[in-house]
Amino acid sequence: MTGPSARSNTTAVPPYEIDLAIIGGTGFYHLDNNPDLKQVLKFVETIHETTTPWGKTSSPVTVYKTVTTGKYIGFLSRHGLHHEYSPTTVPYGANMALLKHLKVKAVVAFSSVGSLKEELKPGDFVIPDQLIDRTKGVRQSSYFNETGLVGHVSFGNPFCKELGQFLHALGKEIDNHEVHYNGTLICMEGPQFSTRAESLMYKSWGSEISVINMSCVPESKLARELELPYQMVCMVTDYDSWRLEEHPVTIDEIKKTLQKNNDNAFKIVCKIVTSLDQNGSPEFMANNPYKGHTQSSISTKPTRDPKHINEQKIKELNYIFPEWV
Ligand SMILES: CSC[C@H]1O[C@H](OP(=O)(O)O)[C@H](O)[C@@H]1O
Ligand SMILES: Nc1ncnc2[nH]cnc12
Repeated sequence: MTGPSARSNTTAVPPYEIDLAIIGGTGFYHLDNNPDLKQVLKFVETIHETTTPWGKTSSPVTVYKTVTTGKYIGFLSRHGLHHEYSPTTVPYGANMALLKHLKVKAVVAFSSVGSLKEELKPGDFVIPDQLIDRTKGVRQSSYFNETGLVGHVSFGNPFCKELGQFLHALGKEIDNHEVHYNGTLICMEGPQFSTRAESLMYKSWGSEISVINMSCVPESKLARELELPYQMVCMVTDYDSWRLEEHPVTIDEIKKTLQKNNDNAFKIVCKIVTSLDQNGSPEFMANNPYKGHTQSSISTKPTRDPKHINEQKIKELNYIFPEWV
């Protein structure tokens, strides 16, 4: 699994490591043009060559540096710079592989979501601790597919608790803004929204059921295979389709809250950057709690029959797991 061959035509590694990656979702396509962020982050470069063994990413990665301690922050737009990729067609494998290749130490992923609870209002943020996968199996959700290796990573807690706590503490500091901690996110296939019956069914699953989106799977699963601390920050835009006295969710309704949510997302990013500069890297970034978990999750035995192994595909794993050499 050695040598540059597995990397030919793929992104070169820059001479620095990216400390934190931000993934922007619907309505959140860049980190530029925000006056507060300009005070704390300086533009470094845009990485345009983003071809990975799993294809091209949905957008370039824009790299910034924190002004005081020079930590590197990367930004990637999940749906593309002009929202060209639907939640089903986002190249999740390429996106997450590139972030790992750039040696990011944690991923904060923003997402617009529908609320499945009265008290989670449009404009509120939710930091979920659990996830229910309602995608339909059409999205590639493992880097081991077709390699001949079988890996079963632990995913009982799909988000990084320490990163979630870090974000919640920072989010709470924003005036006139509610950030709820914990709750279950449902990730549906889409791109069509849920029927009323589906929306009501999700609500009936219990009080932990909080919010719904279309993009946490396989992004979070791939992050876990890549041993990346990952937390989704859910920004509520609507009440989905369970309120029978109101019309079911429409995109026009969602658009009404996107700007306000984007402003608050910028505020959280500002607070993250300021915290990294003032307090240094939190423990989950300094000492990765998932390190080594994926390699030890591989069930395939060294006595495997070579005819079940795809050497080319295994070579490609070098792009994301260079330490396995
Ligand atoms: C435009 S509404 C549905 C769309 O919005 C969310 O996108 P993202 O998670 O990237 O912010 C949701 O997951 C759907 O993809
Ligand atoms: N109601 C909803 N369902 C799924 N994804 C969403 N993203 C924003 N609102 C949503």
